[in-house]
This record gives sequence, structure tokens and C-alpha cells, in this order.
Amino acid sequence: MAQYSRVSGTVGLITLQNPPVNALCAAVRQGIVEMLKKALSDSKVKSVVICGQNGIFCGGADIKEFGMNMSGPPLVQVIHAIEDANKPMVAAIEGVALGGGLELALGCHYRIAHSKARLGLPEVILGLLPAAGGTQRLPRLIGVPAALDLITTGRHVIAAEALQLGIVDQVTDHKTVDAAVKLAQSVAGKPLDARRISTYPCARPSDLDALFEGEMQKVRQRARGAIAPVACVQAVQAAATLPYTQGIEREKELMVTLFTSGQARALQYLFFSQRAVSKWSTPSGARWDTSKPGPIHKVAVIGLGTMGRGITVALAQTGLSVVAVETQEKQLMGAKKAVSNMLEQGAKRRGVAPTLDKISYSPNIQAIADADLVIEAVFEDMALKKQVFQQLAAVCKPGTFLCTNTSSLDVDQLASQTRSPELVVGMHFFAPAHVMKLLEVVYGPRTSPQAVATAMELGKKMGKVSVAVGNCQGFVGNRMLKLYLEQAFFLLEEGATPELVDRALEEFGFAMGVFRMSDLSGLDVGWKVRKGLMLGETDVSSGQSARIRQGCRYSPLGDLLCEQGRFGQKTGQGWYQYDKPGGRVASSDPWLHSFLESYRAKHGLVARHIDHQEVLERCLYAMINEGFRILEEGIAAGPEDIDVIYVFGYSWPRHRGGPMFYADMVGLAKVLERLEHYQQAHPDVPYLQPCSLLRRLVASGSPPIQRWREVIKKPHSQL
Ligand SMILES: CC(C)(COP(=O)(O)OP(=O)(O)OC[C@H]1O[C@@H](n2cnc3c(N)ncnc32)[C@H](O)[C@@H]1OP(=O)(O)O)[C@@H](O)C(=O)NCCC(=O)NCCSC(=O)C[C@@H](O)CCCCCCCCCCCCC(=O)O
Repeated sequence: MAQYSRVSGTVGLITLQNPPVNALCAAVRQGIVEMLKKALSDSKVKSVVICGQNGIFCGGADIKEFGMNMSGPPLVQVIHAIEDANKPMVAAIEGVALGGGLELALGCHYRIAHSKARLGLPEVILGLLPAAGGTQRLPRLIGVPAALDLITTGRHVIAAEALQLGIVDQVTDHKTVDAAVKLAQSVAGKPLDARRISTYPCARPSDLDALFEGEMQKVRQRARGAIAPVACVQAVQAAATLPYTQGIEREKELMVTLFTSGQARALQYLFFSQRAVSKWSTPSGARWDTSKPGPIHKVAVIGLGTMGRGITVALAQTGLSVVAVETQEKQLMGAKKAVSNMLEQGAKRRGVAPTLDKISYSPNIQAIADADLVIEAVFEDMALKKQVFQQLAAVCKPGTFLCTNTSSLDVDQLASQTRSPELVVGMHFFAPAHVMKLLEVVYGPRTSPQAVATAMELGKKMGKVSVAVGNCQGFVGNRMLKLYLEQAFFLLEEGATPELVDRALEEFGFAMGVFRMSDLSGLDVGWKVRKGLMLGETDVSSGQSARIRQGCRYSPLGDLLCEQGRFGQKTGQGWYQYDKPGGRVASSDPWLHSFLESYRAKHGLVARHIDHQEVLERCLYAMINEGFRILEEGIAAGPEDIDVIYVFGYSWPRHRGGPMFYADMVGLAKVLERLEHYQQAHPDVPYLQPCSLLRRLVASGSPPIQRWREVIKKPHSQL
């Protein structure tokens, strides 16, 4: 797993060999120790280069090992052996040097990177800290503020920035290993004491205490309950205040706490889930590895409202040709300006040229005739979308993939408007579409595997985390969200306030509670959807029936607010009040509280005390229960798909892994017991009835989430 050779007569070359990313598994660590011994004992060798096979230096510690009993030489000791070597050690960094990979490079006496290489310490994203000396060496090398930035955010830097920060000594555009060998030859025989980073003093800014205090405050605020970023600050503080040997002890101590935490498990589960969802499959047997995407050179976007504009920006940024169609001239002019602004701002941020020339605009749908794929993004209205699909069927060349950006409408009904329903697929983007990472790719019963593969591939090109899901009302994300929102409304009826519900959810880790979020996205959005489902018409004549729709409990609270013109931030009033329309700072609204009181009085409801625990259980378990139904119906292929959707599309706190992972952490038996409890208390809410898959999982001994698929696959009849 590590190979040794001698090159150019005097340079030992150690090559890490563990595809695909040369992760530092036990065998690689053992290999490094053995090859290092060889190199150091070879009298012809004057200096040593460490590189990785296949143009990748190293992706860090082997994350798969973290769930097992660790064996082999500890990475910290391997790196100490490298740093202690009496011959110059040079890291030749190509591809990536991440986590333990960068720590390995920091143990070397010199570092050279290819200009396209990326470096970073992303452990914090996995709920860990760089515990192979990274928190102690990096601040000694580049200073405390820069090290804090890299370690607490986990961000990658490209070689040029690494050079500027002082992480690497040289950057090359040529063959990195050859350049490293040259560097190794040039430093052979030179003294090494000044090259061992662990011996450097850590430069201390004069206002050290204030710096760490400020950093800790910032990090805690951003972390929303995640413990790893806080531990990262503490570890760097140890580097700044303690000798290296004590600092490394502190690093280990902090790592042990993180390593065994539920948060680290959640974040590592998410790492693998994010990769698992790209290996999609459907109940009909279509799969990622047997379905080839169609070639896409030109994409059309129909409708340039907020969503269409964001989609156009995201497409142009991939370098694809885009034809953007908007039939209303005024809207078209506005869109042109807005899209250009967004592209220019994005390009400035990324330090690249804006791709304005990739887009052609037209008021005429005929302009899309030669597009390979069309994304319809008109208003969320089935009749309108059907009309557009009829036009698309008439205008597009044969074989064009027809995609609809819908958040909940039936993709199959739209497919019926065309002669080639197999080419129709949903692409549910999230607003703002050029920013949000999630894309739900929705296949209908007639969608071809190639259409799914094409939409998934396009999503990947656009930098999205794409998840393939089946066609149902609201797909995965919004179907679950509906129940979460509804439970929050019910809690208000029963005695809670928006402030109490939001506080409970924000303490759980959501960036915004349900009511603040609803104010931000606009209450009218859901109102329109409910009206479309015939749910949003308030029956003022009958007190009781206003709270029962289609035979189930219903809360008209959101509708009543909309009827008052309270649409949230945009109107300056919603569940909270704002200083002006468009204002962003929510404050408690006495009007809303008295409105709730009179609403309860009118409907004979007596307010009771509701605590945070009940808020979490009602809102989250209702949603999780629906998640089990979604799995049972095969709408999502596995719990990973649901969790990725929630983390990337709905701001579910990452360190809690996603709703289904959370259910696993809480314990399935407990979730079942609480759902049974709430179902008894609220018999008029049928969806609180525990899903039979949940019952089956509990009956099978509550296997860990990684084994749920085995139970899902078992047909009901075997129960
Ligand atoms: C590297 C990437 C940027 C590549 O991206 P790309 O898009 O090209 O490819 P993929 O992401 O699809 O990946 C391909 C493939 O590779 C797998 N993979 C990637 N990285 C790793 C990895 N590090 N380990 C294992 N597997 C990996 C990935 O899953 C894909 O597999 P598939 O089957 O789907 O094909 C990108 O992959 C990336 O960003 N990777 C992660 C980089 C990263 O986060 N690195 C940091 C790792 S953590 C680390 O390095 C820790 C070290 O600081 C410290 C180690 C010291 C440990 C000491 C422990 C002491 C604690 C003791 C406690 C004891 C407690 C007790 O038990 O009592």
C-alpha cells in the first residue's frame, strides 16, 4: 500500500497506493513506516519524496476505519517519524492533500504542490478535528488567525492560496513529482532543524485572549450546537499557549471526545450518504451504473421568474449554452438584467470571467427547437404547465428531454401532454436555484432510465447534490415538510406561540424555526398550494368545520393570516412583525398573540402549557413517520436519500445527520412509542398513526440505519 523506489540516483520515492484517494488506512500507514525505514537506511539516498498514486496525494485518514477497531501504527507517530527523519522529506502534492493527507505533508520538511491541487483540513465537517498534529503544526506554520479559519471551516484552498499562506514552499504547473525530486536534490544535506514545524514557536498576536474569545463566540454562533468547531478552536488555543508536546496531548484529548460522539457519527454518515445518493436506483430496477445519460449541449429554460432566473444562472455557470424564454416582454427585460447581475457577482466571487455569452434570450418558444433538454419553470399551476408541455411537444426536436421545475405537481400528468412520456422528468430546484445545493430529480412511472440519468448528470454538472425520487404529491421534501408545518400550526392552536416553537427548533439546530422560515419564504406560497388542493378556503360560517377539511384536522391559521394580507417579511407582517415591508429582523407581535387568543376562544380551545420536548416530538416525529411511509412506498430508495434532501434542501442541522438518522439515534422504539402516544391524543390526525415499516423495524430489533434497506425490501406478506 506504499511503494518504494530510488529515482535520479539519490532520491527515495515513497508512493502511497490506496485508490481512489490514497486514504491512510492501517496498511498504508504501515507501508509508510516500512518504506521510510528503507529510504533512511539506503546510504545512496540523500533525500526522500512522498507522493500519491494516480495524481492524488492523499484524501486523509480512512474514514471507513473510524467505525471499526483501529489497528496499525497511529498516524501521529507515522508523522513524527517523518518529521524526525535525518534526510530531507518532500511532499509532492497533486490532486488533494486533505485532513490526515495535509497533516502528513506538514510532517515533511518541504512541500511542493501542483497549481491545481487543493489542500485543507476538513475534519470539522466530519465532526472531528485534525488530530494528527494538524491543530498544532498549522498555526505554527501560518499563524493563529489563518489556521483558525482553515481548521474551523474545513475549507479547501487551491495551491496559489496555500503558497500565499505559507503552507507550501513551491507551486508547479509541471509534473509535480519531477519538480519535487528536483527540490529534494537541491536540499539534500542541508540542516533540517529549521524545517521541523513542531519545533517552531507559535506566533502569538498581542491580543491573544480577545482573539480566541471573539473566535469562540463566532464559531459557537455558526455551529448551532455542533461541538467539533468549538473543539477546533480549543485545540488551536492549545497550540498558541502550550509547548508542542502538551498541545498534542490536548489535541488527542479533544479528539477522543469528538471521535466517540453521536455528532461525528452523524456527519460521517452524511459524508457517505452524499456519495450513496449519486448511485441511484428506482423500484423498476433502473440504476445509475446501467443507465447512460444522453448528450446535452444546449439547454432551454422556459419562464424567467425567480426560479427560472436562478436555474439559468446555474446552467450558464456550467458552461452549457442556454436559451432562456420568457413570453412577457417586460419580465424578459427584467430577467436579462437580473441574470447578468447574478452571473457577474458570482464570477467576481469566484475570480473567473462571467459567462454572459452562454445565454441567448427570446420571447418566442420556437427558439428552443434545437435544445437537447428543456427545463420548464413557469408558475406552479397545473393547467399552465400542461399548456406549456403541449407547446414543448410541438416545438422540440425528437429526443429532447423535457423537465419540469415543480415543487409538488404530478410529473406523470405533464408527461401525458407529450408523445414521449419517457423523456419527461421532474427537476425540483430550491430557491435561490443558483445557490441551493439540492436537486430532487423526480421520475414518473413512464420516465426512462436515460432521462433520470441525464437529469442526475446535469444536476452534478450544476454543482448540485441530486437525489432521484419517485413521483407523489410534494415528492420527498415537501411531502414531509407539510406535516412538520401542520404540527406547528396545531401547536399554536393548543397554546404555543410562534416564538416558543421557533426557539425549540432553533435550539435543536435549525437556522430558523418554522415560523420565521415561513415569514421569510412568504405565507402566500403555501396558501396558494392549499387553495389548489381545495384546503385553503376558510369556512367562516362554521366554527368547527373550519378546523376539519377532507375529514381530518386542519388548521386555517395560515390562511387567516393571508386573508389579512400578512404574507411575512415582504409585507412587514406575518407570524412576527418587521420594521417595514421587506424588513428582516423579526420581533414578537402583540397583534398575533391576541389574534391567537381570540381564535382559540372562537373555537372553544383552551390553551395549555407546551414545552420544547413536545414541539420537537410533534414536529419532527410526524415528519419522520412520513419518511418511513416514503421508504415503504419506494418513493426514496433509502434513508440516506431522505436525509440528504433534508440537510441540503431544508437546513436540517448537519450534525444531526438528517431526520431518519435522528430517528435511529433517538431509538426507533422510542419514536414509535411517542407516535402512538400522540396518535391517541389526536385521533383526528391520521398521519400520526405509526407507519407499518417503523413497526416492522422495531419488531426486527431496531437495526442500525445502514441495515434498514434489508427490512424495507421484505414484502409485507412475510410479516
Ligand atoms: C478526496 C475527495 C475530495 C475526492 O472527491 P471526488 O469527488 O473525486 O470523489 P468522491 O468524494 O466521490 O470519493 C471517491 C471515493 O473515495 C471515498 N473516500 C474519499 N475520501 C475518503 C477517505 N478519507 N476515507 C475513505 N474513503 C474516502 C469516497 O467515499 C468514495 O467512495 P465510493 O465508494 O463512493 O466510490 C473527497 O472524497 C473528500 O473530500 N474526501 C474526504 C476528505 C476528508 O474529509 N479527509 C479527512 C479525513 S479525517 C482525517 O484525516 C483525520 C485525521 O486528521 C486524524 C487521524 C487521526 C486519527 C486518530 C484517531 C484517534 C482517536 C482515538 C479515539 C479512540 C476512542 C476509543 O475508541 O476509545
